Amino acid sequence: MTTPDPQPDPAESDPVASGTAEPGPVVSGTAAGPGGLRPVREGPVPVILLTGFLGAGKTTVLNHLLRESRGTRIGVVVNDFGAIEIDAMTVAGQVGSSLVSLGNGCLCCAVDASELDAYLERLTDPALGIDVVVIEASGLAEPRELVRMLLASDNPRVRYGGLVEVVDAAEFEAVRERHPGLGGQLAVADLVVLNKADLAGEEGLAAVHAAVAEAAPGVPAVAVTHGRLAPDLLLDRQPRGETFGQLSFEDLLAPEDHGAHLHAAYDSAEFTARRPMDPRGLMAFLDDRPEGLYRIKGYVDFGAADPGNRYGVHAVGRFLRFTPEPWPPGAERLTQLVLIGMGIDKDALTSALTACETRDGAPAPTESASGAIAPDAEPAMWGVLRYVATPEA
Ligand SMILES: Nc1nc2c(ncn2[C@@H]2O[C@H](COP(=O)(O)OP(=O)(O)OP(=O)(O)O)[C@@H](O)[C@H]2O)c(=O)[nH]1
Repeated sequence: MTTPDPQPDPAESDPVASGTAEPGPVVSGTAAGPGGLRPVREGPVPVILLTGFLGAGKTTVLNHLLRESRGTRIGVVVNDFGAIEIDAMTVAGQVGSSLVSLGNGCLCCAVDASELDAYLERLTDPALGIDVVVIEASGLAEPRELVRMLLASDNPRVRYGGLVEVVDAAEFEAVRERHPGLGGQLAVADLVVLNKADLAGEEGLAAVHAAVAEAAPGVPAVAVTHGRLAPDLLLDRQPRGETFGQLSFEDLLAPEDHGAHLHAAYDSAEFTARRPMDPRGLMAFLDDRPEGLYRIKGYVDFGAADPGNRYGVHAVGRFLRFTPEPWPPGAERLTQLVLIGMGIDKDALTSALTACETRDGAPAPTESASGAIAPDAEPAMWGVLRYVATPEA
């Protein structure tokens, strides 16, 4: 991932990230920011829900939005399904202090709604001058449930700002086959983003367009690659009035069977290693990953094989990608992975990954390392390098 320009901090202090702030007094007029005084936002802050199945590209869309926000101040809530908050790590560098992370569980039922309320209370404090809040839901969250939660909020500073559903255009049919209910979820959306247009190809994209139009008539759908959605489309988006998609208020407010939710069928495992991973071992694990293991994300430390970089790893279905990036200064050299799937054997996954840790006492990399892959490690890294993307156009 390229390093985007960070957003300016909305406030000099960091009350949101530190978690120490009390909801501040409502002030009017101006708020202090790094660029001087700026008008305090009048009226409730729109809260946009960014949803989509595991690996569809929600974080990619969000990061694009943050890079292209051009002065719009965006507060971000990230909801990871696993205990290691990979999404929060991926987004954190871009939003300064206005990021909060709701970890380990699906926002729609596992996470306490009052926690979300408290975060929204802070993010919509007029002193922060935030124009819009985006909630990136976990890949297993139920959109209807999230809309309900927001509509139920009695915080007068919050208004529901619409739901954007990100779809993996290349995996759409495969995912719908496994989860026929997903088509119906599109109906709640105000905008459908058909991401990964590059992987879907022209014909595939036309088929997904048609399927979405059938599942969610009248809902606009835009095809993009690498989440490059025109920011105005999202930031200016208004929810469609009294009905949300094809759902009426009554539908939205009706109780739902939580047991039927997607995340009831999925499970997550976390893996952390302090010893570097052996590239060949890890590739053997990834090449042979169990069918039900749909999503893997995190960072890998290959130690002396490439001391300068950590490797972002993303697996979505059979898709696999590594993204090397320089270790952030002072970062602890760890491998941290979240694995999400149906019917996964967590212990077996943990043992298989533990077996991939290096055991030969390879020297710990130093900060002064050149960052290049060690020549004698190159053959071992070939398997990994096959899955490194060429720089984006
Ligand atoms: N080729 C291609 N890859 C993409 C595109 N968009 C995202 N990706 C890759 O797809 C993988 C998953 O993207 P994320 O943005 O992390 O997906 P997500 O929906 O946030 O994932 P979860 O939070 O786990 O549900 C990453 O490796 C991305 O780089 C795209 O348009 N084309």
